[in-house]
Amino acid sequence: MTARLLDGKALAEKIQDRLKVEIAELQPDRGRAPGLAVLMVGDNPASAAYVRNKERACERLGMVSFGQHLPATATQAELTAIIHQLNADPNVDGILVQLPLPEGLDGNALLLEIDPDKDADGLHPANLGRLVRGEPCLRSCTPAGVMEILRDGGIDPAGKKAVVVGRSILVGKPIALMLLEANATVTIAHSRTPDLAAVCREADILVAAVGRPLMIGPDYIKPGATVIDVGINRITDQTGKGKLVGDVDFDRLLDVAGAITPVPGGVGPMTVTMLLANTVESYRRRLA
Ligand SMILES: NC(=O)c1ccc[n+]([C@@H]2O[C@H](COP(=O)([O-])OP(=O)(O)OC[C@H]3O[C@@H](n4cnc5c(N)ncnc54)[C@H](OP(=O)(O)O)[C@@H]3O)[C@@H](O)[C@H]2O)c1
Ligand SMILES: Nc1nc(=O)c2c([nH]1)NC[C@@H]1CN(c3ccc(C(=O)N[C@@H](CCC(=O)O)C(=O)O)cc3)CN21
Ligand SMILES: [Mg+2]
Repeated sequence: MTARLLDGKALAEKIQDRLKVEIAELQPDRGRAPGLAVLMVGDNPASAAYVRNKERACERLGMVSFGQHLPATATQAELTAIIHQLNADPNVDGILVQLPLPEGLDGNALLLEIDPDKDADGLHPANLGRLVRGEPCLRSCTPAGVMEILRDGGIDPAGKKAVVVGRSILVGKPIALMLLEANATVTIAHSRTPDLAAVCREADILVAAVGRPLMIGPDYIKPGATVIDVGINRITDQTGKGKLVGDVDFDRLLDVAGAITPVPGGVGPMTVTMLLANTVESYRRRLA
């Protein structure tokens, strides 16, 4: 058996094509393009890949991206002032603060300052609270992208057992909530979970959001399970070349899993796409 490939990149392109048409239709009424502001502080390799891809996609769709790259020495007060400025800027529909922030800066405090209606990342407590309550809101991009990949792949979580490895606010927790909403029976595993491989082997749908290169091997997989790899890790291969890998040992899972996302080309491109979709949604609402 060879696992079916869940092609996040192709799905992302399809959704972005639709967004491009939607933007072109809305723009004459609005008199401006949708605007996305990205605040990046210091240097983080996973963030850098994300920023690059967002800027490229914004351009492709006819959106304006307002990038702000600050040195790691930026202060909490400076960042707060920038957020307030973006909240007040009528050309900005979406605001995203790249996480993690450098040592000494308080990301949670900063997220609180973002206008919840411009919170394209869905990380403000108002949006996370609505997600918990099952109400409409701007939803975290990576989890929303995972749900789209499952839907597009014809994989209905209802009645299935899902295991999410990782419990971050950015990824693990909101994915678990969305799978629950889709009627899966959900387990959240983390660094204190004993016998992780046995817990994962129970899963019909396994989501890895850990940040440990190739950690999930064949012994973690129930034959035929769906495997979603959220991890983005930069490693150096035997020849000394830099390479992007997930948390899942993709090559060794191919003849065990039923369906699997690759890295690159899986969840990453869908995260970018859901961010753009959230920004367009906020643009549509702001000017309706
Ligand atoms: N593809 C995308 O679009 C996308 C988006 C966001 C993030 N990412 C990537 O996804 C990964 C996770 O990101 P994150 O922000 O969620 O990271 P994070 O905040 O560091 O959270 C990692 C989680 O994994 C758990 N963990 C760590 N080591 C473990 C182990 N040995 N066994 C079981 N659980 C373990 C941690 O458990 P504790 O809570 O107990 O510490 C924590 O809950 C990273 O590689 C990141 O770059 C990708
Ligand atoms: N506030 C915030 N929200 C996020 O979603 C987020 C952060 N911060 N910080 C960094 C992580 C990592 N994220 C990523 C990382 C990579 C891609 C991405 O586009 N990956 C592509 C290509 C990578 C490449 O080859 O350069 C992929 O195919 O996986 C997307 C989101 C999103 N993440
Ligand atoms: Mg990916």
